[in-house]
Amino acid sequence: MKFFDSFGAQIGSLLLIVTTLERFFPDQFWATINRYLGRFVQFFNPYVEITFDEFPPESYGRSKAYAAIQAYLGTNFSGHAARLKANVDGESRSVALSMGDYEEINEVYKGAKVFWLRSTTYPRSNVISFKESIDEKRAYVLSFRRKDRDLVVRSYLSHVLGEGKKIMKRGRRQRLYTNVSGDDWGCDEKMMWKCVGFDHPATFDTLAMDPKKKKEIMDDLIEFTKAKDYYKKIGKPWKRGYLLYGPPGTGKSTMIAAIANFLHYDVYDLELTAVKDNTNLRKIMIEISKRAIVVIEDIDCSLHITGRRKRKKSDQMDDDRKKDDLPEDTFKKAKDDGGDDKEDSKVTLSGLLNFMDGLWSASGGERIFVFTTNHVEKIDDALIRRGRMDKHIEMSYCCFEAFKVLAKNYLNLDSHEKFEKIRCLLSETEISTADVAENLMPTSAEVSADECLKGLIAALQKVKEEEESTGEANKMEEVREDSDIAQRRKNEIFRRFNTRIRRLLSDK
Ligand SMILES: Nc1ncnc2c1ncn2[C@@H]1O[C@H](COP(=O)(O)OP(=O)(O)OP(=O)(O)O)[C@@H](O)[C@H]1O
Ligand SMILES: [Mg+2]
Repeated sequence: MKFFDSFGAQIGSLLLIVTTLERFFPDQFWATINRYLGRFVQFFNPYVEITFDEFPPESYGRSKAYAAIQAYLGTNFSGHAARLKANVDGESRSVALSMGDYEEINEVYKGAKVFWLRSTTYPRSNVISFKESIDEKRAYVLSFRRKDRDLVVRSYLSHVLGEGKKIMKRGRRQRLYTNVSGDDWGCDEKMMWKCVGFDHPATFDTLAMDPKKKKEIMDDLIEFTKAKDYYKKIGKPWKRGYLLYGPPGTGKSTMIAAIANFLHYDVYDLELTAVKDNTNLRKIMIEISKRAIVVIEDIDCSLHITGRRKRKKSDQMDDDRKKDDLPEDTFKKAKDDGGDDKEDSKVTLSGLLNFMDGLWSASGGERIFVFTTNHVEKIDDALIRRGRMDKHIEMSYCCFEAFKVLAKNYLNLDSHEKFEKIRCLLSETEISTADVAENLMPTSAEVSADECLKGLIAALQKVKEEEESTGEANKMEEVREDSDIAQRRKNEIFRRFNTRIRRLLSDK
Protein backbone atom coordinates (compact mmCIF):
# COMPACT_ATOMS: atom_id res chain seq x y z
CA MET A 1 0.00 0.00 0.00
CA LYS A 2 2.87 2.27 0.91
CA PHE A 3 4.48 1.54 -2.47
CA PHE A 4 1.35 2.62 -4.37
CA ASP A 5 1.12 5.83 -2.35
CA SER A 6 4.68 6.86 -3.19
CA PHE A 7 4.31 5.75 -6.85
CA GLY A 8 1.16 7.84 -7.25
CA ALA A 9 2.88 10.83 -5.73
CA GLN A 10 5.84 10.45 -8.13
CA ILE A 11 3.57 10.23 -11.19
CA GLY A 12 1.68 13.29 -9.99
CA SER A 13 4.90 15.33 -9.65
CA LEU A 14 6.08 14.16 -13.08
CA LEU A 15 2.82 15.29 -14.70
CA LEU A 16 3.14 18.63 -12.94
CA ILE A 17 6.68 19.09 -14.24
CA VAL A 18 5.61 18.16 -17.82
CA THR A 19 2.66 20.57 -17.73
CA THR A 20 4.87 23.37 -16.42
CA LEU A 21 7.51 22.68 -19.09
CA GLU A 22 4.82 22.58 -21.78
CA ARG A 23 3.66 26.00 -20.75
CA PHE A 24 7.14 27.53 -20.91
CA PHE A 25 8.48 25.97 -24.10
CA PRO A 26 6.91 26.48 -27.54
CA ASP A 27 5.31 23.64 -29.57
CA GLN A 28 8.25 23.72 -31.96
CA PHE A 29 10.56 22.70 -29.17
CA TRP A 30 8.47 19.60 -28.43
CA ALA A 31 8.23 18.69 -32.09
CA THR A 32 12.05 18.76 -32.33
CA ILE A 33 12.41 16.64 -29.19
CA ASN A 34 9.94 14.16 -30.63
CA ARG A 35 11.83 13.96 -33.92
CA TYR A 36 15.19 13.31 -32.30
CA LEU A 37 13.68 10.81 -29.90
CA GLY A 38 12.15 8.99 -32.89
CA ARG A 39 15.49 8.93 -34.71
CA PHE A 40 17.23 7.68 -31.58
CA VAL A 41 14.77 4.82 -31.18
CA GLN A 42 14.89 4.10 -34.93
CA PHE A 43 18.68 3.83 -34.82
CA PHE A 44 18.49 0.90 -32.42
CA ASN A 45 15.32 -0.60 -33.96
CA PRO A 46 16.34 -3.70 -35.99
CA TYR A 47 13.00 -3.71 -37.87
CA VAL A 48 11.73 -1.81 -40.93
CA GLU A 49 8.03 -0.98 -41.36
CA ILE A 50 6.04 -0.44 -44.56
CA THR A 51 2.47 0.85 -44.31
CA PHE A 52 -0.18 0.13 -46.95
CA ASP A 53 -3.08 2.54 -46.45
CA GLU A 54 -6.53 1.57 -47.69
CA PHE A 55 -7.01 5.07 -49.11
CA PRO A 56 -3.55 6.57 -49.69
CA PRO A 57 -3.79 10.34 -49.24
CA GLU A 58 -1.83 11.08 -52.41
CA SER A 59 -4.04 9.10 -54.79
CA TYR A 60 -7.69 8.83 -55.70
CA GLY A 61 -9.72 5.82 -54.64
CA ARG A 62 -9.09 2.58 -52.77
CA SER A 63 -5.61 1.19 -53.00
CA LYS A 64 -5.35 -1.91 -55.17
CA ALA A 65 -2.32 -3.05 -53.16
CA TYR A 66 -4.39 -2.92 -49.96
CA ALA A 67 -7.13 -5.04 -51.55
CA ALA A 68 -4.59 -7.58 -52.84
CA ILE A 69 -2.90 -7.85 -49.42
CA GLN A 70 -6.30 -8.28 -47.77
CA ALA A 71 -7.16 -11.14 -50.14
CA TYR A 72 -3.73 -12.77 -49.71
CA LEU A 73 -3.75 -12.65 -45.92
CA GLY A 74 -7.44 -13.53 -45.60
CA THR A 75 -7.02 -16.63 -47.74
CA ASN A 76 -3.67 -17.91 -46.54
CA PHE A 77 -3.71 -17.05 -42.86
CA SER A 78 -7.32 -17.12 -41.69
CA GLY A 79 -6.43 -20.31 -39.75
CA HIS A 80 -3.68 -18.49 -37.81
CA ALA A 81 -5.47 -15.30 -36.77
CA ALA A 82 -7.56 -15.17 -33.60
CA ARG A 83 -9.80 -12.28 -34.71
CA LEU A 84 -11.24 -12.23 -38.21
CA LYS A 85 -13.73 -10.16 -40.13
CA ALA A 86 -16.23 -11.94 -42.32
CA ASN A 87 -17.73 -10.46 -45.46
CA VAL A 88 -20.68 -12.61 -46.52
CA ASP A 89 -21.85 -12.32 -50.09
CA GLY A 90 -25.65 -12.51 -49.86
CA GLU A 91 -26.49 -14.24 -53.11
CA SER A 92 -23.54 -16.57 -53.61
CA ARG A 93 -23.32 -17.25 -49.86
CA SER A 94 -19.52 -17.25 -50.07
CA VAL A 95 -17.61 -15.91 -47.07
CA ALA A 96 -14.51 -13.78 -47.52
CA LEU A 97 -12.34 -13.55 -44.40
CA SER A 98 -9.94 -10.78 -43.52
CA MET A 99 -7.83 -9.97 -40.46
CA GLY A 100 -9.52 -8.22 -37.55
CA ASP A 101 -8.28 -4.92 -36.10
CA TYR A 102 -4.80 -5.08 -34.48
CA GLU A 103 -4.49 -8.73 -35.41
CA GLU A 104 -0.91 -9.74 -36.17
CA ILE A 105 0.26 -12.70 -38.19
CA ASN A 106 3.68 -13.74 -39.35
CA GLU A 107 5.11 -15.68 -42.23
CA VAL A 108 8.51 -17.01 -43.18
CA TYR A 109 9.47 -16.26 -46.78
CA LYS A 110 12.73 -17.75 -48.11
CA GLY A 111 14.14 -17.70 -44.57
CA ALA A 112 13.02 -14.14 -43.76
CA LYS A 113 10.41 -13.66 -41.06
CA VAL A 114 7.80 -10.99 -41.81
CA PHE A 115 4.98 -9.66 -39.62
CA TRP A 116 1.66 -8.25 -40.80
CA LEU A 117 -0.45 -6.04 -38.56
CA ARG A 118 -3.83 -4.64 -39.45
CA SER A 119 -4.17 -1.22 -37.91
CA THR A 120 -7.13 1.10 -37.69
CA THR A 121 -6.90 4.71 -36.63
CA TYR A 122 -10.05 6.40 -35.47
CA PRO A 123 -10.70 10.10 -36.00
CA ARG A 124 -10.56 12.38 -32.99
CA SER A 125 -14.12 13.06 -32.09
CA ASN A 126 -16.03 14.36 -29.12
CA VAL A 127 -18.94 12.08 -29.95
CA ILE A 128 -18.79 8.50 -28.72
CA SER A 129 -20.30 6.13 -31.26
CA PHE A 130 -20.38 2.33 -31.48
CA LYS A 131 -21.00 2.41 -35.22
CA GLU A 132 -18.10 1.98 -37.65
CA SER A 133 -16.96 5.47 -38.63
CA ILE A 134 -16.58 6.30 -42.29
CA ASP A 135 -13.46 8.32 -41.39
CA GLU A 136 -11.61 5.32 -39.95
CA LYS A 137 -8.23 4.89 -41.55
CA ARG A 138 -7.31 1.28 -42.13
CA ALA A 139 -3.90 0.02 -43.13
CA TYR A 140 -1.73 -3.09 -43.23
CA VAL A 141 1.70 -2.65 -41.68
CA LEU A 142 4.47 -4.97 -42.79
CA SER A 143 7.54 -5.33 -40.51
CA PHE A 144 10.73 -7.24 -41.18
CA ARG A 145 14.37 -7.19 -40.14
CA ARG A 146 16.67 -4.64 -41.76
CA LYS A 147 18.92 -7.33 -43.19
CA ASP A 148 15.94 -8.76 -45.20
CA ARG A 149 15.05 -5.45 -46.81
CA ASP A 150 16.15 -6.37 -50.33
CA LEU A 151 14.45 -9.75 -50.30
CA VAL A 152 11.18 -8.35 -48.97
CA VAL A 153 11.01 -5.28 -51.21
CA ARG A 154 12.18 -6.97 -54.40
CA SER A 155 10.64 -10.41 -54.12
CA TYR A 156 8.21 -10.92 -51.23
CA LEU A 157 6.01 -7.90 -51.99
CA SER A 158 5.51 -8.80 -55.63
CA HIS A 159 4.74 -12.38 -54.52
CA VAL A 160 2.03 -11.11 -52.10
CA LEU A 161 0.50 -8.65 -54.58
CA GLY A 162 0.53 -11.18 -57.44
CA GLU A 163 -1.06 -13.95 -55.37
CA GLY A 164 -3.60 -11.51 -53.90
CA LYS A 165 -4.67 -10.38 -57.36
CA LYS A 166 -5.09 -13.98 -58.49
CA ILE A 167 -7.27 -14.76 -55.44
CA MET A 168 -9.39 -11.67 -56.09
CA LYS A 169 -9.91 -12.66 -59.71
CA ARG A 170 -10.87 -16.24 -58.81
CA GLY A 171 -13.50 -15.31 -56.23
CA ARG A 172 -14.85 -12.31 -58.10
CA ARG A 173 -18.51 -11.89 -58.88
CA GLN A 174 -19.73 -9.46 -61.46
CA ARG A 175 -21.15 -6.32 -59.92
CA LEU A 176 -23.70 -3.72 -60.84
CA TYR A 177 -22.79 -0.22 -59.66
CA THR A 178 -24.84 2.92 -59.51
CA ASN A 179 -23.56 6.37 -58.62
CA VAL A 180 -24.54 7.97 -55.34
CA SER A 181 -25.93 11.49 -55.61
CA GLY A 182 -23.17 14.11 -55.18
CA ASP A 183 -25.02 15.60 -52.19
CA ASP A 184 -24.77 12.31 -50.29
CA TRP A 185 -21.01 11.94 -50.53
CA GLY A 186 -20.53 14.27 -47.57
CA CYS A 187 -16.89 14.25 -46.54
CA ASP A 188 -16.54 10.65 -47.65
CA GLU A 189 -15.71 10.63 -51.34
CA LYS A 190 -15.10 6.89 -51.19
CA MET A 191 -18.85 6.33 -51.42
CA MET A 192 -19.33 7.53 -55.00
CA TRP A 193 -20.66 4.18 -56.21
CA LYS A 194 -22.92 1.65 -54.53
CA CYS A 195 -22.96 -1.89 -55.80
CA VAL A 196 -24.85 -5.17 -55.74
CA GLY A 197 -24.11 -8.52 -57.36
CA PHE A 198 -24.97 -8.57 -61.05
CA ASP A 199 -27.39 -11.43 -61.68
CA HIS A 200 -29.22 -10.48 -64.86
CA PRO A 201 -29.89 -13.75 -66.73
CA ALA A 202 -29.88 -12.28 -70.27
CA THR A 203 -27.34 -13.73 -72.68
CA PHE A 204 -26.79 -13.45 -76.42
CA ASP A 205 -28.60 -16.80 -76.73
CA THR A 206 -31.76 -15.39 -75.16
CA LEU A 207 -31.50 -12.02 -76.93
CA ALA A 208 -34.05 -11.85 -79.73
CA MET A 209 -32.64 -10.13 -82.80
CA ASP A 210 -31.46 -10.85 -86.31
CA PRO A 211 -28.76 -13.57 -85.90
CA LYS A 212 -26.46 -11.87 -88.43
CA LYS A 213 -26.55 -8.60 -86.50
CA LYS A 214 -26.05 -10.46 -83.25
CA LYS A 215 -22.98 -12.29 -84.54
CA GLU A 216 -21.52 -9.04 -85.82
CA ILE A 217 -21.82 -7.50 -82.34
CA MET A 218 -20.34 -10.55 -80.62
CA ASP A 219 -17.38 -10.60 -83.04
CA ASP A 220 -16.83 -6.91 -82.44
CA LEU A 221 -16.74 -7.47 -78.67
CA ILE A 222 -14.30 -10.37 -78.96
CA GLU A 223 -12.04 -8.31 -81.23
CA PHE A 224 -12.10 -5.48 -78.70
CA THR A 225 -11.10 -7.64 -75.74
CA LYS A 226 -8.14 -9.06 -77.66
CA ALA A 227 -6.97 -5.76 -79.06
CA LYS A 228 -4.91 -4.36 -76.17
CA ASP A 229 -1.69 -4.30 -78.18
CA TYR A 230 -3.42 -2.93 -81.25
CA TYR A 231 -4.89 0.03 -79.32
CA LYS A 232 -1.46 0.67 -77.84
CA LYS A 233 0.14 0.56 -81.27
CA ILE A 234 -2.25 3.10 -82.78
CA GLY A 235 -2.08 5.29 -79.64
CA LYS A 236 -5.75 5.09 -78.67
CA PRO A 237 -7.14 4.40 -75.20
CA TRP A 238 -8.48 0.87 -74.95
CA LYS A 239 -12.20 1.58 -74.99
CA ARG A 240 -15.17 1.22 -77.28
CA GLY A 241 -18.50 3.01 -77.51
CA TYR A 242 -21.89 1.56 -78.45
CA LEU A 243 -25.02 3.55 -79.12
CA LEU A 244 -28.20 1.49 -78.80
CA TYR A 245 -31.26 3.21 -80.16
CA GLY A 246 -34.83 2.25 -80.91
CA PRO A 247 -38.38 2.30 -79.57
CA PRO A 248 -39.21 1.23 -76.00
CA GLY A 249 -39.23 -2.49 -75.25
CA THR A 250 -36.99 -3.56 -78.11
CA GLY A 251 -34.19 -4.95 -75.94
CA LYS A 252 -31.65 -2.17 -75.40
CA SER A 253 -31.25 -2.80 -71.66
CA THR A 254 -31.41 -6.55 -72.27
CA MET A 255 -28.56 -6.19 -74.78
CA ILE A 256 -26.40 -4.42 -72.14
CA ALA A 257 -26.96 -7.31 -69.72
CA ALA A 258 -26.09 -9.80 -72.48
CA ILE A 259 -22.84 -7.91 -73.25
CA ALA A 260 -21.91 -7.83 -69.54
CA ASN A 261 -22.50 -11.57 -69.17
CA PHE A 262 -20.66 -12.32 -72.40
CA LEU A 263 -17.52 -10.43 -71.35
CA HIS A 264 -17.89 -10.97 -67.61
CA TYR A 265 -17.46 -7.22 -67.02
CA ASP A 266 -18.88 -5.11 -64.19
CA VAL A 267 -21.67 -2.71 -65.11
CA TYR A 268 -21.56 0.94 -64.00
CA ASP A 269 -25.01 2.43 -64.48
CA LEU A 270 -24.31 6.16 -64.51
CA GLU A 271 -27.26 8.36 -63.54
CA LEU A 272 -26.15 11.72 -64.92
CA THR A 273 -28.87 13.72 -63.19
CA ALA A 274 -27.34 12.68 -59.83
CA VAL A 275 -23.93 14.09 -60.79
CA LYS A 276 -23.50 17.65 -59.56
CA ASP A 277 -21.02 18.97 -62.09
CA ASN A 278 -18.13 18.11 -64.38
CA THR A 279 -15.64 17.91 -61.50
CA ASN A 280 -17.73 15.25 -59.79
CA LEU A 281 -18.10 13.43 -63.07
CA ARG A 282 -14.32 13.21 -63.33
CA LYS A 283 -14.02 11.93 -59.75
CA ILE A 284 -16.62 9.29 -60.49
CA MET A 285 -14.76 8.28 -63.63
CA ILE A 286 -11.55 7.62 -61.73
CA GLU A 287 -13.32 5.20 -59.41
CA ILE A 288 -14.48 2.96 -62.26
CA SER A 289 -12.52 -0.28 -62.38
CA LYS A 290 -11.06 -1.66 -65.57
CA ARG A 291 -13.01 -4.32 -67.50
CA ALA A 292 -16.19 -2.33 -67.02
CA ILE A 293 -19.25 -1.33 -69.02
CA VAL A 294 -20.26 2.26 -68.36
CA VAL A 295 -23.93 2.72 -69.18
CA ILE A 296 -25.89 5.94 -69.61
CA GLU A 297 -29.52 5.02 -70.27
CA ASP A 298 -31.86 7.43 -72.06
CA ILE A 299 -29.08 9.88 -72.81
CA ASP A 300 -31.54 12.20 -74.57
CA CYS A 301 -33.33 12.79 -71.24
CA SER A 302 -30.19 14.15 -69.58
CA LEU A 303 -30.36 17.90 -69.11
CA HIS A 304 -27.90 20.13 -71.00
CA ILE A 305 -26.41 17.46 -73.17
CA THR A 306 -28.99 16.87 -75.85
CA GLY A 307 -28.76 18.40 -79.31
CA ARG A 308 -30.71 21.52 -78.51
CA ARG A 309 -29.04 22.00 -75.16
CA LYS A 310 -28.91 25.79 -75.42
CA ARG A 311 -32.69 26.13 -75.59
CA LYS A 312 -34.64 26.71 -72.44
CA LYS A 313 -36.46 23.72 -71.08
CA SER A 314 -39.75 25.60 -71.21
CA ASP A 315 -39.30 26.10 -74.98
CA GLN A 316 -38.78 22.38 -75.30
CA MET A 317 -41.96 21.78 -73.33
CA ASP A 318 -43.90 24.04 -75.67
CA ASP A 319 -42.83 21.80 -78.53
CA ASP A 320 -43.68 18.65 -76.61
CA ARG A 321 -47.14 19.97 -75.83
CA LYS A 322 -47.80 20.61 -79.49
CA LYS A 323 -46.52 17.15 -80.34
CA ASP A 324 -48.50 15.40 -77.61
CA ASP A 325 -51.55 17.61 -78.08
CA LEU A 326 -51.98 18.34 -74.36
CA PRO A 327 -54.81 20.60 -73.18
CA GLU A 328 -53.58 24.14 -72.45
CA ASP A 329 -54.41 24.15 -68.71
CA THR A 330 -52.80 20.73 -68.00
CA PHE A 331 -49.74 21.87 -69.86
CA LYS A 332 -49.56 25.19 -67.99
CA LYS A 333 -49.55 23.39 -64.62
CA ALA A 334 -46.80 21.01 -65.74
CA LYS A 335 -44.77 23.96 -67.01
CA ASP A 336 -45.15 25.80 -63.70
CA ASP A 337 -44.15 22.69 -61.78
CA GLY A 338 -41.07 21.76 -63.71
CA GLY A 339 -40.68 23.92 -66.73
CA ASP A 340 -38.24 26.36 -65.23
CA ASP A 341 -34.59 25.50 -65.48
CA LYS A 342 -33.91 23.97 -62.10
CA GLU A 343 -30.27 23.11 -62.53
CA ASP A 344 -29.96 19.94 -60.50
CA SER A 345 -27.04 18.73 -62.52
CA LYS A 346 -24.50 21.04 -64.12
CA VAL A 347 -22.88 18.37 -66.23
CA THR A 348 -22.29 19.81 -69.67
CA LEU A 349 -21.70 18.24 -73.03
CA SER A 350 -18.01 19.11 -72.89
CA GLY A 351 -17.83 17.53 -69.41
CA LEU A 352 -19.31 14.35 -70.77
CA LEU A 353 -17.02 14.34 -73.80
CA ASN A 354 -14.09 14.78 -71.45
CA PHE A 355 -15.42 11.88 -69.37
CA MET A 356 -15.28 9.68 -72.44
CA ASP A 357 -12.25 11.00 -74.30
CA GLY A 358 -10.22 13.04 -71.83
CA LEU A 359 -6.93 12.05 -70.28
CA TRP A 360 -8.63 10.53 -67.23
CA SER A 361 -10.84 8.29 -69.36
CA ALA A 362 -7.82 6.20 -70.31
CA SER A 363 -6.86 5.39 -66.71
CA GLY A 364 -7.64 1.74 -66.12
CA GLY A 365 -8.42 0.76 -69.69
CA GLU A 366 -10.61 -1.96 -71.20
CA ARG A 367 -13.86 -0.05 -70.93
CA ILE A 368 -17.03 -0.12 -72.94
CA PHE A 369 -19.34 2.87 -73.00
CA VAL A 370 -22.97 2.22 -73.86
CA PHE A 371 -25.56 4.93 -74.42
CA THR A 372 -29.21 4.12 -75.00
CA THR A 373 -31.94 6.33 -76.39
CA ASN A 374 -35.43 6.19 -77.82
CA HIS A 375 -34.77 9.38 -79.82
CA VAL A 376 -31.44 9.22 -81.59
CA GLU A 377 -32.27 12.39 -83.54
CA LYS A 378 -32.26 14.44 -80.31
CA ILE A 379 -28.65 13.69 -79.40
CA ASP A 380 -25.84 16.11 -80.17
CA ASP A 381 -23.79 14.86 -83.11
CA ALA A 382 -20.55 15.49 -81.22
CA LEU A 383 -21.54 12.93 -78.63
CA ILE A 384 -22.29 10.09 -80.99
CA ARG A 385 -19.91 10.70 -83.85
CA ARG A 386 -17.94 7.65 -85.00
CA GLY A 387 -14.82 7.27 -82.92
CA ARG A 388 -16.74 8.20 -79.80
CA MET A 389 -19.65 5.84 -80.31
CA ASP A 390 -17.90 3.33 -82.53
CA LYS A 391 -20.98 1.23 -83.24
CA HIS A 392 -24.53 2.48 -83.73
CA ILE A 393 -26.95 -0.40 -83.20
CA GLU A 394 -30.59 -0.02 -84.06
CA MET A 395 -32.93 -2.13 -81.95
CA SER A 396 -36.05 -2.01 -84.05
CA TYR A 397 -39.52 -3.54 -83.81
CA CYS A 398 -39.80 -7.31 -83.58
CA CYS A 399 -38.94 -9.12 -86.83
CA PHE A 400 -39.58 -12.78 -87.63
CA GLU A 401 -35.98 -13.79 -86.80
CA ALA A 402 -36.30 -12.22 -83.35
CA PHE A 403 -39.68 -13.91 -82.86
CA LYS A 404 -38.09 -17.32 -83.61
CA VAL A 405 -35.56 -16.79 -80.79
CA LEU A 406 -38.39 -15.92 -78.39
CA ALA A 407 -40.48 -18.93 -79.51
CA LYS A 408 -37.50 -21.21 -78.84
CA ASN A 409 -36.80 -19.64 -75.43
CA TYR A 410 -40.34 -19.25 -74.19
CA LEU A 411 -42.12 -22.26 -75.78
CA ASN A 412 -39.24 -24.47 -76.87
CA LEU A 413 -40.55 -24.36 -80.47
CA ASP A 414 -38.35 -24.46 -83.57
CA SER A 415 -41.25 -24.51 -86.00
CA HIS A 416 -45.04 -24.53 -86.00
CA GLU A 417 -47.82 -24.28 -88.59
CA LYS A 418 -48.76 -20.85 -87.21
CA PHE A 419 -45.28 -19.42 -87.81
CA GLU A 420 -46.07 -18.44 -91.42
CA LYS A 421 -49.11 -16.41 -90.40
CA ILE A 422 -47.04 -14.72 -87.68
CA ARG A 423 -44.27 -13.95 -90.19
CA CYS A 424 -46.77 -12.16 -92.47
CA LEU A 425 -48.31 -10.19 -89.62
CA LEU A 426 -44.90 -9.17 -88.19
CA SER A 427 -43.84 -7.82 -91.60
CA GLU A 428 -47.01 -5.67 -91.68
CA THR A 429 -46.98 -4.34 -88.10
CA GLU A 430 -44.74 -2.45 -85.71
CA ILE A 431 -44.76 -4.29 -82.39
CA SER A 432 -42.06 -4.22 -79.72
CA THR A 433 -40.18 -7.41 -78.81
CA ALA A 434 -41.38 -6.91 -75.23
CA ASP A 435 -45.02 -7.11 -76.40
CA VAL A 436 -44.35 -10.26 -78.42
CA ALA A 437 -42.54 -11.83 -75.44
CA GLU A 438 -45.46 -10.94 -73.19
CA ASN A 439 -47.85 -12.84 -75.47
CA LEU A 440 -45.60 -15.87 -75.68
CA MET A 441 -45.35 -16.31 -71.93
CA PRO A 442 -47.91 -18.93 -70.81
CA THR A 443 -50.09 -17.50 -68.04
CA SER A 444 -50.38 -20.92 -66.36
CA ALA A 445 -49.08 -24.48 -66.73
CA GLU A 446 -52.29 -25.53 -68.52
CA VAL A 447 -51.86 -23.02 -71.36
CA SER A 448 -50.33 -24.79 -74.39
CA ALA A 449 -47.81 -23.39 -76.89
CA ASP A 450 -50.53 -23.44 -79.55
CA GLU A 451 -52.77 -21.23 -77.42
CA CYS A 452 -49.91 -18.78 -76.81
CA LEU A 453 -49.33 -18.49 -80.57
CA LYS A 454 -53.05 -17.98 -81.12
CA GLY A 455 -52.98 -15.19 -78.52
CA LEU A 456 -50.02 -13.59 -80.31
CA ILE A 457 -51.79 -13.72 -83.68
CA ALA A 458 -54.85 -12.03 -82.14
CA ALA A 459 -52.63 -9.34 -80.60
CA LEU A 460 -50.83 -8.76 -83.93
CA GLN A 461 -54.12 -8.49 -85.78
CA LYS A 462 -55.35 -5.93 -83.26
CA VAL A 463 -52.17 -3.87 -83.68
CA LYS A 464 -52.55 -4.08 -87.47
CA GLU A 465 -56.16 -2.85 -87.32
CA GLU A 466 -55.18 0.00 -85.00
CA GLU A 467 -52.33 0.99 -87.29
CA GLU A 468 -54.67 0.91 -90.28
CA SER A 469 -57.31 3.02 -88.57
CA THR A 470 -54.74 5.55 -87.35
CA GLY A 471 -53.28 5.53 -90.87
CA GLU A 472 -56.74 6.32 -92.27
CA ALA A 473 -57.27 9.03 -89.67
CA ASN A 474 -53.90 10.54 -90.45
CA LYS A 475 -54.67 10.51 -94.17
CA MET A 476 -58.02 12.22 -93.52
CA GLU A 477 -56.27 14.76 -91.34
CA GLU A 478 -53.71 15.40 -94.10
CA VAL A 479 -56.49 15.82 -96.68
CA ARG A 480 -58.30 18.21 -94.32
CA GLU A 481 -55.10 20.16 -93.73
CA ASP A 482 -54.46 20.29 -97.49
CA SER A 483 -57.96 21.62 -98.19
CA ASP A 484 -57.59 24.18 -95.36
CA ILE A 485 -54.33 25.39 -96.88
CA ALA A 486 -55.91 25.56 -100.35
CA GLN A 487 -58.86 27.55 -98.98
CA ARG A 488 -56.52 29.94 -97.14
CA ARG A 489 -54.51 30.46 -100.34
CA LYS A 490 -57.71 31.15 -102.29
CA ASN A 491 -58.79 33.71 -99.69
CA GLU A 492 -55.39 35.37 -99.79
CA ILE A 493 -55.47 35.66 -103.62
CA PHE A 494 -59.00 37.01 -103.46
CA ARG A 495 -58.01 39.58 -100.81
CA ARG A 496 -55.01 40.79 -102.84
CA PHE A 497 -57.12 40.99 -106.00
CA ASN A 498 -59.73 43.06 -104.16
CA THR A 499 -57.12 45.44 -102.77
CA ARG A 500 -55.61 45.98 -106.20
CA ILE A 501 -59.00 46.67 -107.82
CA ARG A 502 -59.87 49.14 -105.06
CA ARG A 503 -56.52 50.89 -105.50
CA LEU A 504 -57.04 51.12 -109.30
CA LEU A 505 -60.54 52.56 -108.85
CA SER A 506 -59.36 55.13 -106.32
CA ASP A 507 -56.44 56.17 -108.63
CA LYS A 508 -58.93 56.90 -111.41
N1 LIG B 1 -34.56 -8.25 -78.06
C1 LIG B 1 -35.08 -8.85 -76.97
N2 LIG B 1 -34.72 -10.08 -76.65
C2 LIG B 1 -35.22 -10.69 -75.57
N3 LIG B 1 -36.11 -10.13 -74.74
C3 LIG B 1 -36.51 -8.89 -75.02
C4 LIG B 1 -36.01 -8.18 -76.14
N4 LIG B 1 -36.59 -6.97 -76.18
C5 LIG B 1 -37.40 -6.91 -75.13
N5 LIG B 1 -37.35 -8.05 -74.43
C6 LIG B 1 -38.16 -8.34 -73.22
O1 LIG B 1 -38.84 -7.15 -72.89
C7 LIG B 1 -38.43 -6.61 -71.64
C8 LIG B 1 -38.10 -5.14 -71.82
O2 LIG B 1 -36.97 -5.01 -72.65
P1 LIG B 1 -35.83 -3.91 -72.42
O3 LIG B 1 -35.93 -3.33 -71.08
O4 LIG B 1 -34.53 -4.51 -72.80
O5 LIG B 1 -36.27 -2.84 -73.50
P2 LIG B 1 -35.60 -1.42 -73.78
O6 LIG B 1 -35.35 -1.34 -75.26
O7 LIG B 1 -34.46 -1.20 -72.89
O8 LIG B 1 -36.82 -0.44 -73.43
P3 LIG B 1 -36.74 1.08 -72.96
O9 LIG B 1 -36.39 1.90 -74.18
O10 LIG B 1 -38.12 1.35 -72.49
O11 LIG B 1 -35.72 1.17 -71.89
C9 LIG B 1 -37.22 -7.42 -71.23
O12 LIG B 1 -37.22 -7.71 -69.87
C10 LIG B 1 -37.32 -8.69 -72.03
O13 LIG B 1 -38.03 -9.66 -71.30
MG1 LIG C 1 -34.11 0.16 -71.27
